[in-house]
Amino acid sequence: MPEGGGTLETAARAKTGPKPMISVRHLRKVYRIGDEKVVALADINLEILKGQVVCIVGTSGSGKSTLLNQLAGLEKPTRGSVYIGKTNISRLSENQLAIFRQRFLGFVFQSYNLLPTMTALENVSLPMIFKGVSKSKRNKASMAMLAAVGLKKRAHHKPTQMSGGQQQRVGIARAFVSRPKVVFADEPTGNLDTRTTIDVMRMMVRFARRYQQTLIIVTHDPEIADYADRVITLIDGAITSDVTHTPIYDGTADADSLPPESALPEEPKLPEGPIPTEEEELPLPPDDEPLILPDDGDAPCAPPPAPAAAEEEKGELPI
Ligand SMILES: Nc1ncnc2c1ncn2[C@@H]1O[C@H](COP(=O)(O)OP(=O)(O)OP(=O)(O)O)[C@@H](O)[C@H]1O
Repeated sequence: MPEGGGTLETAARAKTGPKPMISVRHLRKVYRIGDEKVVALADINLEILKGQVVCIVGTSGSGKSTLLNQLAGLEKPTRGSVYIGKTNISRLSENQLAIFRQRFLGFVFQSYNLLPTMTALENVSLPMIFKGVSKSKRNKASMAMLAAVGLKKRAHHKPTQMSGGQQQRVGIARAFVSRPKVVFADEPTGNLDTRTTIDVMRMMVRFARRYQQTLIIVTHDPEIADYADRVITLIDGAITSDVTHTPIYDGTADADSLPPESALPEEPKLPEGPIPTEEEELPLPPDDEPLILPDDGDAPCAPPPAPAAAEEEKGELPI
């Protein structure tokens, strides 16, 4: 059983193999509330490949959401780094992170998070507005995506006029429409029944296969893991198993029914080099400051120490 993606890492380094999309090194996250210290993530090392469908599983409190938040740059680490492509996102400022997320990442939420005043079409269009896509192209792409999730006739309905499963399908169309490099889904089926869960899982896998996107799903539900190429189990903030297997639904055959790439906005290109940071040392967001232990080893968010630091400083992947 490969620990920390060892086998995959080796495969990734083969010239013909898929490239690493996410690379995590010595990631640690500690929260403190009052006198209590919670080590949510101990020392995570991980490599996730382009196009991989990964499930992160574990019991309540094992650190799943914390890991997802770290991978998506939603929270700063206490120590260590997360690279997406060649960008060390742990070193980006909040503004840079917001732009990076908008351009390259997609999100599917347990509670759908659709804007209630907007129609399904407008909700799906939203990520493209931030990318400067023209209105006619946005409408065309959103309609194509709504058709792909079986909701063409609901395009002008608002979230309150749709079932939970339908809302989640809109959420999936919204997450994938601007062709993000990685889509993160935190308990995407947590509020859905069994039949809808299957539909939603198959849909997400199909999109990920069609557009070669990396899909990372956090779940309590062991059956969701059956859809993944790889299942990572956390216990008490540490990876205790990291297994690759053949998913029950491949999605590739059905992927041909999805919109052609020409119907969607152009695929965004990850930066070739490191994004210049505004600060040499990342300041923590003010809200996090009271939660970080000053005595937890390194200064919060300081880059990992040498020996491999030279490359880290440049923000490059160790490949
Ligand atoms: N903002 C926070 N402040 C303090 N402690 C936190 C915070 N977020 C998470 N924790 C703690 O970190 C640990 C991991 O939490 P996390 O939410 O990542 O677990 P989880 O596996 O996603 O759990 P669940 O399945 O219940 O959502 C828990 O002990 C939790 O109480």
